[in-house]
Amino acid sequence: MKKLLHLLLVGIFLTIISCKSQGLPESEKEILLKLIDKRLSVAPLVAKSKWNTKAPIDDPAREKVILDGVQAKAKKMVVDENFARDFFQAQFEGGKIVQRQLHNQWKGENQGLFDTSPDLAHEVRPILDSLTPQLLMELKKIKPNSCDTHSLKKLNRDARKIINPIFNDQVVETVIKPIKNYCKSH
Ligand SMILES: C=C(O[C@@H]1C=C(C(=O)O)C=C[C@H]1O)C(=O)O
Repeated sequence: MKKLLHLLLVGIFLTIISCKSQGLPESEKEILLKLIDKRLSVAPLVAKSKWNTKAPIDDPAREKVILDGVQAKAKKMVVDENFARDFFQAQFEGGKIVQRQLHNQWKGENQGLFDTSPDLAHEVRPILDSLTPQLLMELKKIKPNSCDTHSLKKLNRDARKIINPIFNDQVVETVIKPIKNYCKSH
């Protein structure tokens, strides 16, 4: 009888543990989503700077430099390199959606040049660069094949709660898609 009770307790314990490891751990997910939000929050500064200098929103050369750096860092940190590249490409896309929305809005408002705007190379890009290693550290904590339908839905809800409402659903969906893909199946 005692042995049976013991087995039952072990069973319950194992069930709890396996349920808890399903999907992304709560606190780590929150840190990652906050970092994603922080990176997105730089996009309006980029947009303002490019509006004043008339620089194109898309800068594929800059993206390649970041992605190559990301891949090298991912390798050193033992983070899946394809996942890391996909993740950062999605962050660029999300940021560019925000930039395009703002430029369209400013065009519609006949906005002239802003009196002041941040310097892209010296003030804005360093903020983005400082977030790269922090984001990679969080990506390392995500386990492939660990998300079921429930945890993926929860990720959508949490992302919408944590990421600033000034960024629309298209932006949020874009930036979290690689996490879902990696967590779902690998
Ligand atoms: C942010 C910029 O705009 C775009 C988005 C990038 C990014 O999110 O890191 C990089 C290059 C550009 O395609 C930029 O030019 O720095």
